[in-house]
Amino acid sequence: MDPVSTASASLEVSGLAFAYPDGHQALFGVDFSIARGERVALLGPNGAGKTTLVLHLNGILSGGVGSVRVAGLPVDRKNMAEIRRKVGIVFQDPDDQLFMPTVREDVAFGPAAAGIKGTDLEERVDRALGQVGMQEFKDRPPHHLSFGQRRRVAVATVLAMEPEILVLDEPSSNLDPASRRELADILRSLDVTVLMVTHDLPYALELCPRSLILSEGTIAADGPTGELLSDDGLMRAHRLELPFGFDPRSVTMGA
Ligand SMILES: Nc1ncnc2c1ncn2[C@@H]1O[C@H](COP(=O)(O)OP(=O)(O)OP(=O)(O)O)[C@@H](O)[C@H]1O
Repeated sequence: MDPVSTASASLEVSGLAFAYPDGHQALFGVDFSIARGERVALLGPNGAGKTTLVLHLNGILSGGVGSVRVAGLPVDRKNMAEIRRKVGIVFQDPDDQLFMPTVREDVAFGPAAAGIKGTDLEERVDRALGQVGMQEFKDRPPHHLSFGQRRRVAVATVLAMEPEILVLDEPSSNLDPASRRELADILRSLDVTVLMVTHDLPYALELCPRSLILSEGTIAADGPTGELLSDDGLMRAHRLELPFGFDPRSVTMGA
């Protein structure tokens, strides 16, 4: 795929290589760009380096070789506050993200810490909860909500920061079919760049026109999701398996 020009790129990763302190090399020169507004799936077998890559996007991990830029801004120590606002990561377990007595306070926490106050803050909270269809739960304690509702609130906590890019780690995990579909509808409706890490290949196909396959710390493929998932040799080579009987050619992707 053609590199995306800096002006329109939400994310540019170039030559990113990283070894953990114990010497284990997890990334070997990763290169890709994501244009503003794209939805991209990051696929790959266990241990491929997906989490290691994601933790570089907002500087939780650093110290390797190469560079990461978010909306043109280098991810480095001096830009860290701005980068943390621009890169919204939704972790797999919503309970890692929800810790306040009410939904409202959880969603307000990030923007309030960034200095937003009063009616501006209330508007942010209402907008973010509206985006995930959770406004009516504003005064509820998050721990009384269903898992699917907690995941939607976790997405709202990140949307309230108005991020440049929304990064989701296994967004469909532990969701029943109705919650899974509702979350897909929500993610499709957002006007934000999305990078979704997932082992759920049908979900990637449903939501992301483009996928990256990360395997053994390198980008093994980058292209239209349907084409990658239909390439049996590629799938086998990188230990990716579709559910039994699932035909990627039969899915019409939502734009
Ligand atoms: N703190 C660490 N120290 C040393 N090696 C690590 C550390 N964390 C991860 N690794 C190793 O780095 C490699 C990449 O791991 P990573 O968690 O990024 O893979 P992943 O693609 O996210 O896997 P999964 O799909 O299982 O979540 C693996 O070999 C893993 O064992």
